[in-house]
Amino acid sequence: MYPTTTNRAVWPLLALIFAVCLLTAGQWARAQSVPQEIPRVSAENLGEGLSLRGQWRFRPGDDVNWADPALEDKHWQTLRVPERWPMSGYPEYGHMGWYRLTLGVDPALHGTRLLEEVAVKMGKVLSAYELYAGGELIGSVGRLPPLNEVDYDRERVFSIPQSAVAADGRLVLALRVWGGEAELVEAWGAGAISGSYVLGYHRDLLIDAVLAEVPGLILAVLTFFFGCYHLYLYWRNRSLETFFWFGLMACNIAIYGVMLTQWKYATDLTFLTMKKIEFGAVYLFPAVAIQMIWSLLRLPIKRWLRAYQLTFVLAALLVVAIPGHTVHYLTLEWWQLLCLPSMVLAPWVLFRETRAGNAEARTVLLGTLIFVCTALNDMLIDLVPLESPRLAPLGFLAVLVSMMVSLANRFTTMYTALETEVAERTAELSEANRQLARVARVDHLTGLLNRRGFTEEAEGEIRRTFRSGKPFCVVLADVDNFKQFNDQYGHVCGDHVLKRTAALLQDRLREVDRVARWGGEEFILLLPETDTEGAAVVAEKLREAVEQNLVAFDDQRLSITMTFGIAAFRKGESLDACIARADTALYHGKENGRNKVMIGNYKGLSLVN
Ligand SMILES: Nc1nc2c(ncn2[C@@H]2O[C@H](COP(=O)(O)OP(=O)(O)OP(=O)(O)O)[C@@H](O)[C@H]2O)c(=O)[nH]1
Repeated sequence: MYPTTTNRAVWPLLALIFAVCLLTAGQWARAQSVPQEIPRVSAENLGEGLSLRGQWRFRPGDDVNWADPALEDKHWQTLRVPERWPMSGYPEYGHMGWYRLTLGVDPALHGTRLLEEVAVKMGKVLSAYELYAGGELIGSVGRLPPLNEVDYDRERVFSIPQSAVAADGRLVLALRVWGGEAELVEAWGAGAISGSYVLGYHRDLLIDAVLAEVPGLILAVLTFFFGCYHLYLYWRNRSLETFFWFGLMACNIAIYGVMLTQWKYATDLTFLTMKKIEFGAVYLFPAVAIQMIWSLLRLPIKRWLRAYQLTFVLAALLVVAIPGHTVHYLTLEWWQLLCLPSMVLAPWVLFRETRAGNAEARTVLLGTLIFVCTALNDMLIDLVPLESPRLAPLGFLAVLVSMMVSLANRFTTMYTALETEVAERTAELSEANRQLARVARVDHLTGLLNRRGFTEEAEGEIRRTFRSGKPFCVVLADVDNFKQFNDQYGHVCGDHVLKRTAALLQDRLREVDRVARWGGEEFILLLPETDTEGAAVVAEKLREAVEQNLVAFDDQRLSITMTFGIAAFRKGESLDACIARADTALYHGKENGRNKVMIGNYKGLSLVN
């Protein structure tokens, strides 16, 4: 999933997001310069989509007769669409108001089939409204007083009947608006507030409306899957705590993202439920984002910060649990104010960590700064209010991308560290194995090879004999009456005698010869490229050396003798068989009075001394 990533990869990505932000802002600036006068309706501008943004007539109050196309509205005030009503709204009129737009239809269009397909796409209106064309009701959103059903943010396309166009070519659109509950108007203003208002062909408008919502949906779905994938990774490996918080945050953003699109209306959820989900998700966001950033930076969460996070969790729970919309209008501003410290705190901590050399912090800092700019923009829209597009989705995207790159970087670093550690551990293990193998071949009392070590060496010698054809001999050497040393002077003395004897045998042999402790007081020699006569000379020399070399123990000087049994290896026999013959020779040496060298050969046994 995660490629090997360097932090450099994030810069072009974030620069791209920033460029998109700028482009959006540019588009908005262009949209501000829409002509005041809306041009005449012709086949050409219907095909392109005629923007209805611009000056409309407006009058607060309510009278169904104001839908009448013949009504004289010149004395009504002019109001730009889209533009927010003042925050206080028009309480004296029950926050009701009417917009009217008179369009001139090109005479060439009169009576043509084209007029049958004309429709109008409405942008976002706070809150419920009815739309009239030529005095006829052509559609509505929410319910007007006295039913008072709040429904905003919904963009819809309404067909305009041909009959709505008067004989003189005038088409009068009348929008009857209820600003919403008093708290809503007080907090957010009201009216036709944003989005595109377009006259065009029904089919084109529908296609445009769907296409405009596709990127948002794709982004939300991708974010959701991405979030779920990180939660799954955490589920598989509980040490990836940061992945868990990232996953949670991505799912949170995805849910909010879907609620920002028009696709939410395709569900069976009521408008209120959708708003509860949207507010719950966005109110919770700072708590999860703080958790994610702190976890990424491996910083402990202090008590005051935990309390700050809990405030957001509580706010999310409250806004979901308290029925109705009023809680949304009343809390949004407070929640935004509550967010302000986090918008300073998170970048500051990230900045501090960046300066301390944390590359992951640097990446997230950039994304967070973009997010803060977009969030401030959106706050100003609600607080001032400012006429500007909402940029929060881009901000969320910037945060997600930056965190994602940081996680990838973390993953790569972890992976590299793990690889290095595995290599070190493997080297240590190999060394330990080598030592173990060495220890396994050595007798720890005498330091000579043990039975296993000797067997390995002897098998190697057998292979060499087959290649070179040169003989080798095995000699078993046993300390005579060894038991008496143990019995008379104790085991320490016995051990001492064994060690001295081992050292003596080792010293007197050639470098190519091998001596091992076969068991107890018995030693075994391997004499390469040596026949029985040669082996007899070596064994006799050793016997004499042992006999002449008194071993000092405490005040004693102990006299030691050894008996030797020799066997030359015969091709075709096993090592065990050869050793057995040496053992028989040794046995006979002992039988013949000890301190002897006995050869076991073809002819039988022969005594050397
Ligand atoms: N101190 C000590 N004694 C050992 C060790 N291994 C074996 N022995 C003792 O060596 C003695 C061998 O005695 P025996 O098998 O009777 O052989 P011996 O006394 O040398 O007599 P012969 O071989 O017939 O000359 C036993 O008492 C064992 O307990 C050891 O590592 N240290």
